[in-house]
Amino acid sequence: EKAPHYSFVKPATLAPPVSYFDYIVVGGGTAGCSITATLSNGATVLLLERGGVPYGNKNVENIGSFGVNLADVSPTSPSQGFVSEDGVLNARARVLGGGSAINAGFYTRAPPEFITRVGLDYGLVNDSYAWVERKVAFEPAMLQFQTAVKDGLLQAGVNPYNGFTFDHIKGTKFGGTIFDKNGHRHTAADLLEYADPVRTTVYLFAVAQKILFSRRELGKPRAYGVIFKDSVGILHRAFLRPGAKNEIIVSAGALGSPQLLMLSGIGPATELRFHGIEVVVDQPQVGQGMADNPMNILFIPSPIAVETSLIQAVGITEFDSFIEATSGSTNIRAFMQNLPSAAQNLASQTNSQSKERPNVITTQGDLDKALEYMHSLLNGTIHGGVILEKIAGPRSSGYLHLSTLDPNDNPAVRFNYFQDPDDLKTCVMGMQTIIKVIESEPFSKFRVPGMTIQSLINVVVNFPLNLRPRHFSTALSLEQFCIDTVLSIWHYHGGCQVNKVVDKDYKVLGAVGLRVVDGSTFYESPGTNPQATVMMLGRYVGQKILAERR
Ligand SMILES: Cc1cc2nc3c(=O)[nH]c(=O)nc-3n(C[C@H](O)[C@H](O)[C@H](O)COP(=O)(O)OP(=O)(O)OC[C@H]3O[C@@H](n4cnc5c(N)ncnc54)[C@H](O)[C@@H]3O)c2cc1C
Repeated sequence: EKAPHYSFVKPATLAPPVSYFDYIVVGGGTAGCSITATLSNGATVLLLERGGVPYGNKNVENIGSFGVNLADVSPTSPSQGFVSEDGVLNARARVLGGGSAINAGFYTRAPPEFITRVGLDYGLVNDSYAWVERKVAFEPAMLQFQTAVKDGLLQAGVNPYNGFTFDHIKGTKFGGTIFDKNGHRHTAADLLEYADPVRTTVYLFAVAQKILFSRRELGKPRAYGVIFKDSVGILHRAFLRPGAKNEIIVSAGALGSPQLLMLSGIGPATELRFHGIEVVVDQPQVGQGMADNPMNILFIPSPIAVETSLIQAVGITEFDSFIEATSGSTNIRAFMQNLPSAAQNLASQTNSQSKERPNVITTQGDLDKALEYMHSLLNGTIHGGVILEKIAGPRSSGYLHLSTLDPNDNPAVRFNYFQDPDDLKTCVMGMQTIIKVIESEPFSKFRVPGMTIQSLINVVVNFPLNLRPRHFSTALSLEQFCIDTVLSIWHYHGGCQVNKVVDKDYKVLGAVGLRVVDGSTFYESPGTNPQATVMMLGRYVGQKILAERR
């Protein structure tokens, strides 16, 4: 069947009270769609997704609406905002296709060293990437702003030029995108075109409440079903059909997967007992190793109009900072207008999060001043772009805790940006490279005459881009700039890491019939951007599971 006309995608209100499948996948996101489509070619599969479809939603589908989509904080938005305990605004997906339906679209494979470190089979990895790329990866248009960034990166010494490629290679390149030549987004939900329509069932607005476990098998509890709630609050039960090979696969993302395991009784016993959850497996590592690659930016107002672009040109430096760019007024304007609602978000979360918050900007006075400044800038037409850097890894990490017992709520999460001094060094070198790009000759046509690098730094320092305090030295020292103006590039991962929460086959340690397959299993964000590898992983593990089944 062709997207969006899937006969097997239905609202959960149509689900029977009880149903049976060979596999139940929780989370119809970037990994979840991929693994569901794969498994359905050998077994019956139920996919539970808490959001709706990406199709027909202009905010999701149109490249110019990336910022608008993130700015939508309504309860039905495909993007659910959260603020980490670090005082940094963030977002997680709530829609079929998951992060691939709200992200910036950049598509790139992981480097071979990542595949080696994770212990995957190269042949199957390459086949799985190719399977994904046949549906959702495109070559971008590469217009003038992105071309100037590419040329500027080369002048800044990020060599050689590697042309257009999906591969992660040191130097400068144009990468792939999930936006087609018309600026229309394709998401992991399109991978369901590969699904067997007879053996696949997808329920939307189906929020998994908990995984059910039966008596112990070889001393371990066996997962046998999932309770999920539909949009009118009715509970349904889905059970695994009899069969030793049948399984539940959790693909609810780096926030959702550790959250659901904990709500189901797999997690640190003390935390579970604190919330009154019966302990099924005492697993202290659930929710640990949460990491988010810090993003730092310079915003460059341009005297001339620029194309609307998300990420295309990328510099992969020797020191593991990745330089990327985005341009066009609609995304930048919407991104900045997002800030008042983000502040409200913060206020509503403050009471519900369990851990103390660091010194974030909390006074209304601070916020009002910052917003006034932002509005004064927004009054003029903004042409321009953003050059950003993301650091590899990162080395710094934190944790996730339940804030409530409602799976719809965001858990409390802390990433401890720049706790590791090497992360900070990398950020500073990345910022120095960005400055070289802006000062390069190919970029000169996008510089407002007389606007110095210091004034570009001051713009960022004065924006309420996050809720962290500013210091006297924020605009004077790149170290302090990195720490104080840090943003998320939304590549957060961890919480159910391999060899800590799951084994190398992604099976949950201490339980039977349960795997986690998504970004929560990573120790590092793969390549410059992770979505290609997350989709690949869904296909990869799905193929392995079917091979074991035969
Ligand atoms: C704004 C933004 C920009 C980004 N830009 C890029 C980019 O340009 N390139 C790139 O490669 N990566 C990018 N990323 C990162 C990338 O999109 C994510 O790393 C990736 O999508 C994560 O995939 P996942 O399968 O782990 O989780 P997700 O795709 O988030 O999937 C999890 C799914 O589970 C569902 N779910 C959660 N809990 C439940 C529950 N209890 N019951 C039912 N369903 C549930 C969610 O609704 C969601 O659909 C970006 C991310 C964001 C948010």
